[in-house]
Amino acid sequence: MEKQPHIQLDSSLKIKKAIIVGDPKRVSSVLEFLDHAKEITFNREYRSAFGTYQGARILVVSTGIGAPSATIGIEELISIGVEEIIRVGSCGAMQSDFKLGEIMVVSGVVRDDGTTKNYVPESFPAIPDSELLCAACTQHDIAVHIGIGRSHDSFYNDNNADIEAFWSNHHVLGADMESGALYVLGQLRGIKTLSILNNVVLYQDALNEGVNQLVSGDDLVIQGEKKSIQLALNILTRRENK
Ligand SMILES: O=P(O)(O)O[C@H]1O[C@H](CO)[C@@H](O)[C@H]1O
Ligand SMILES: O=c1cc[nH]c(=O)[nH]1
Repeated sequence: MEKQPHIQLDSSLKIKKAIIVGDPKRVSSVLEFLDHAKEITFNREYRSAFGTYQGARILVVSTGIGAPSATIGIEELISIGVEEIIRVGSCGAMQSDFKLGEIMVVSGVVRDDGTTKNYVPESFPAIPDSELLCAACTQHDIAVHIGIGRSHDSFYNDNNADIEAFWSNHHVLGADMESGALYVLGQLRGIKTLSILNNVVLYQDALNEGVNQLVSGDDLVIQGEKKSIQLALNILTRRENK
């Protein structure tokens, strides 16, 4: 099989479980948890590597920022035979009791992105795989919030505060840019998906400050990233699938 044009991987890898992250640097953070870690390739925003966790082979791929590059990466992963994808991402809080470095398991997504509208009307739900969601709920050693996310396309909207207030009043817990695309593709293509997000911005705090904390290695958000990676690996290697 030819290599996929963007991720530059092919089906000879024979790996069915993947973690996707936005930031290519986060691939290294995931590799710290894996045995026999090996970098594969880095094309555009798609940095890939694999390793094993408790004997299971895990692929790790970055997808960059936003639904367009995420859907390209996810489609190409499906084409090479990946059947389970967990996103380990960052988000901004949409509720004041969602603190920095706390983890959100996304139970459904408000589809405020443009990409998935090209696939299916907005009335189609963006929901995770129920088995992966249930597996997340039984990982009692890692505390999580479970709630609705909002995936958007515009980080620096002039009316962001109003938009966020609206969705906050509708009990949305956190915002990112790719979970909706992952869930829509998961349902349309018949693969298992889940999104786990580390909160890097307190509700109504400055977006850029929060994201800077992640980049500069603020302790709380780095601990949150580690927890989200551990949770994803626990779910991918849950007993039923070993
Ligand atoms: O940290 P990642 O996984 O990239 O996720 C979040 O961070 C980026 C914005 O800073 C967007 O991609 C958003 O979804
Ligand atoms: O507030 C935030 C923080 C990270 N990513 C987002 O999409 N929004």
